[in-house]
Amino acid sequence: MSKIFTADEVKKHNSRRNLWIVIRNDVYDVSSFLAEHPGGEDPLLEAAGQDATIAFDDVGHSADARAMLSKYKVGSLAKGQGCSKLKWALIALGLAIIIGIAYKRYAS
Ligand code: HEM
Repeated sequence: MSKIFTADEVKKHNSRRNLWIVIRNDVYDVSSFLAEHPGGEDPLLEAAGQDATIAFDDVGHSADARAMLSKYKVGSLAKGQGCSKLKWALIALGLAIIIGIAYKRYAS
């Protein structure tokens, strides 16, 4: 069974020697991959201890790159702790819809 980590636990692994990132709710230890990454060290260092799903997808990584992920997987993120940008975007959308409905009722 895969290990479950909280976002706070992942955050602690944010140095060159101890570098974890999250991609689609899975936690990866990329410390040993840092020097080998074809995209250089900087993108990984910037994402250290954080959710790198959007950055990883933005690059348009090849199928080979995506297949390499499993080699570095150390576990998964606890439920409800995934990409916070996506979570806040959904909350904002939900609020906008509620306000829209309330305004329509009030205005008619
Ligand atoms: C375990 C995680 C990762 C793996 C296995 C990985 C693997 C690779 C590979 C194999 C390439 C060569 C191009 C390709 O095959 O797509 C690449 C390029 C690159 N990666 Fe990653 N990568 C990882 C994480 C990341 C993250 C988190 C970022 C950004 C925050 C990133 C940014 C880049 C960039 C900027 C390039 C160069 C793209 C280019 O030159 O066109 N990578 N990566």
